[in-house]
Amino acid sequence: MAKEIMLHAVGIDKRFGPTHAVDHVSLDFYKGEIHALIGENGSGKSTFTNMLTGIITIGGGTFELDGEKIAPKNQVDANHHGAAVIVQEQGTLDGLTVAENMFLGDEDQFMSKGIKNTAAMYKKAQELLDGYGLAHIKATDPIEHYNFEDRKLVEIVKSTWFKPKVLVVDETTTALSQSGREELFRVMRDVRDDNRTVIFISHDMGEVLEMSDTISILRDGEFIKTVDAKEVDQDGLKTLMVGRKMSEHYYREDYDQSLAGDVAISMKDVSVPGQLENLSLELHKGEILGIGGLSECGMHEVGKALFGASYNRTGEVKLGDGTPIDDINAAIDHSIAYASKDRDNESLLIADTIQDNITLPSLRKMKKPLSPKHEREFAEKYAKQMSVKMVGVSQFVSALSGGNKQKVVLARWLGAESDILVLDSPTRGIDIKVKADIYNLMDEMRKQGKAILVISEEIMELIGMCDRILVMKDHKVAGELERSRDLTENDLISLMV
Ligand SMILES: Nc1ncnc2c1ncn2[C@@H]1O[C@H](COP(=O)(O)OP(=O)(O)OP(=O)(O)O)[C@@H](O)[C@H]1O
Repeated sequence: MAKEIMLHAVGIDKRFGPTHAVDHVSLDFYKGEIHALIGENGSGKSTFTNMLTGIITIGGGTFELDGEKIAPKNQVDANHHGAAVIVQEQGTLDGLTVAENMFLGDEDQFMSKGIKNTAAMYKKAQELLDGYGLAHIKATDPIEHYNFEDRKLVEIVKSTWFKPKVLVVDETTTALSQSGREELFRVMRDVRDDNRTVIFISHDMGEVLEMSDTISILRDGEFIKTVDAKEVDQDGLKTLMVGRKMSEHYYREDYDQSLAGDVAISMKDVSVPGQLENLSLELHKGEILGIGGLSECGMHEVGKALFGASYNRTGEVKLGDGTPIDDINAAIDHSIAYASKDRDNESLLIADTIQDNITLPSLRKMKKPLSPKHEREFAEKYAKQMSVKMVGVSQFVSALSGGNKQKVVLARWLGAESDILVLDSPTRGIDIKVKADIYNLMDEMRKQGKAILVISEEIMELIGMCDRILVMKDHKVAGELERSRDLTENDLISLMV
């Protein structure tokens, strides 16, 4: 049977000042396919799909969705035309309940004679959540009661319950744990099996090959090629993305743990209600310590606790010399760096410039203020070291692509010459080239005697980079694994579940 076109994109174009983010891209997406869109950070993937889903306006060209020309004014308008998106960052709004978030812009269905039937809205929302296997999320709860992952799961329901013709999944998987990913993949397959279309953006080439039927590559805003997923392998895709062959190794290759020295920071009997129970750990200088686990295990709170950012914490967090770390100021003053999983809300000053974001903790520590010129040069140095794709350091962080925002977070802590780095999901949304750079950087820092804690949902990242891995379950440490050639994903998974 001949394939039918679902989305016909012709000459799609967008400029942001001097940046030609999407350069006359023409592409067809078919019914009944998962079509991956891949490319390095800043190659234009989100800009392309954001135009389709009404997040930004179309700069040029046309989208024809199932025979109808569309130019959505906003996300709700796009939904009404059959285009939906699960975004890379936080896509739900504080101050609203779970159900209000799910039906934002679609409340009319619950209106009768000018009155909103709130009970009916909550009932339908809960039925949908239950139907997606998410009964632990309550429709009537304020959305901010839930963590980043649960909010993403709500967003999956929000974007799919009305059966959109095309669903964009923008680098969502790295925000989810294993079970969340499986849920998302199930939803994606359902859309495909229903003869609709998924546009899947991901930096994980294994996942792209496993899930997609078709793969299109963008490079610097330009369309490069569309390939059949069955006819390519990971190396072929990497070469197409980067425009040259990539080197094979990625992770650390040594199995030498002799660098680990004195304790840099420790936690003793730390509890945070609902998150951590009597957790103790020691992080040493010259060591990369990994923390893994399933979504609700509490691992993300460990990062917050070490950075003095936990609310209602009991127990002790202290440096090797006994200095207590009980708040964020103490953490920054003692050279602790923290990159949160929730980048936009917890790591970046999103309404400020790249320069302000990079210099923030360093300026605090300098004895004399820097001249404006030196401040700019300082920011430029570290932005360059992290290869942030930008027009200049005076650009607002909000204008950067997701992966480039993460590079700014890392550039900040590189500039601050932190001794202890607490990195939650450090490579979330990062492309393969920069991922390799980050792993190299972590290894370099380890060799310089820095202490690094990596909290990650990526099991292979933990196995590949860490000297020791603590696996958490039910807010406690379920087991500890030493770096070894023989460590497998299953060794970790069996401790998690
Ligand atoms: N609002 C904006 N203002 C200015 N420039 C922008 C804006 N949004 C995106 N850009 C720029 O457009 C280019 C393409 O960004 P886009 O977010 O589409 O990339 P991407 O391929 O989705 O990257 P990533 O994998 O990092 O998410 C980048 O250079 C980015 O800095």
